[in-house]
Parts: sequence; structure tokens; C-alpha cells
Amino acid sequence: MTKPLKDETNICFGCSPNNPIGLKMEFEDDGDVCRAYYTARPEHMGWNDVVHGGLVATMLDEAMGRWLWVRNLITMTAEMTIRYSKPVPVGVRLTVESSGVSQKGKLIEMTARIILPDGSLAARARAKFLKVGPGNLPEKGDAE
Ligand SMILES: CCCCCCCC(=O)SCCNC(=O)CCNC(=O)[C@H](O)C(C)(C)COP(=O)(O)OP(=O)(O)OC[C@H]1O[C@@H](n2cnc3c(N)ncnc32)[C@H](O)[C@@H]1OP(=O)(O)O
Repeated sequence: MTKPLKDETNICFGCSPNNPIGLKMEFEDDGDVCRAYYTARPEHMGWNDVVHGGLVATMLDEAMGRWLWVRNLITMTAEMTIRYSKPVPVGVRLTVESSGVSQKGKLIEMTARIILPDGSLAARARAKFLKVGPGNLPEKGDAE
């Protein structure tokens, strides 16, 4: 298994509780989906109570990276496309979800989305991750 994410040497900007300026996202696995409930803070704002687009990308990247990490897939983000459909407000409970799409050799395609409290889709990402370590994408429905 990969290094535990709660390890005190983990200072990941997205998920570590040890990074004083990090997002501190907390994920749970729900079958084939990795999910975080996250409320962005005022310091995450671009302007006008809207979360900075780069941090929206970070949340999506983190969700996909996390999905892979807990499945022992050691990867790096190689490409990511984001559709920003609605402004993501600070101070509201967001649902950030990711799932695996496909694998071809070292290339793993992933998807992620941010859902607002009213159930509408605010942003979605498609990304390619390149494997830099062992492991393969589980078949759909495979339990952890
Ligand atoms: C819990 C943890 C959560 C973490 C979430 C955060 C994750 C991150 O943000 S990681 C940081 C951001 N990403 C990076 O810094 C990555 C920087 N890039 C790199 O290090 C390298 O380019 C890396 C590792 C992606 C690929 O390097 P390397 O293995 O040498 O790849 P390379 O030889 O160029 O390509 C391998 C194959 O993949 C293909 N490939 C590479 N990139 C792409 C792409 N974007 N799309 C399609 N194919 C690609 C190449 O064409 C090549 O194919 P083939 O073998 O058929 O010729």
C-alpha cells in the first residue's frame, strides 16, 4: 500500500492536515467514487465571493490524484481540461467527486466534478495521469 496520507511528513497542499496554508481536503471512498465535502474559505476567493479558478482546478486535481493514490496507483497529472459551468462560491458546502475512466498502458484517464448544494454542476474535469510506479486501474465495480 502507498504511504499513509495521515503521515506527518505528508504536506500535500490539497489534503494534508500538516500544511498550514493547504486546503486540508478530507476524502472518503464510496465504491468507485472518491468524495470530499469541502467549504472554501474567504482566502480562497478570486473576487466577489467566488473561489479562484486555479483553486477549483486544484480541488479537482486533488480528488483525482487521491482516487488513484488510495488504489496504489502512483501517478502524476499530465493533462487536465476543466469546464467551469457556474461560479463556485466560498462558504458553501461543496461536493467534490472523482472517478476513473480508462487506462491505456501508463496513461490513466480520470474525471472529477464539483457539485453545489442545490445539486447543480459547477465544474468538471477530464484529466490524463501518467503512471510513475506500479499498479493498474481496477475493473469497474472492484472493491478496494
Ligand atoms: C493524494 C495525492 C494527490 C495528488 C494530486 C496532485 C497531482 C499533481 O498535481 S502531480 C503535479 C503536477 N504534474 C507534474 O508535475 C507532472 C510533470 N510532468 C512529468 O513529470 C512527466 O511529463 C510525466 C511523469 C507526466 C510523464 O513523464 P514520462 O513518463 O517521462 O513520460 P513520457 O516519456 O513523456 O511519456 C510517456 C508516454 O505517455 C504519453 N503522454 C505523456 N503525456 C501525455 C498526455 N498529456 N496525453 C497523452 N499522452 C501523453 C507520451 O506520448 C508517451 O507515450 P509513448 O510511451 O507511447 O511514447
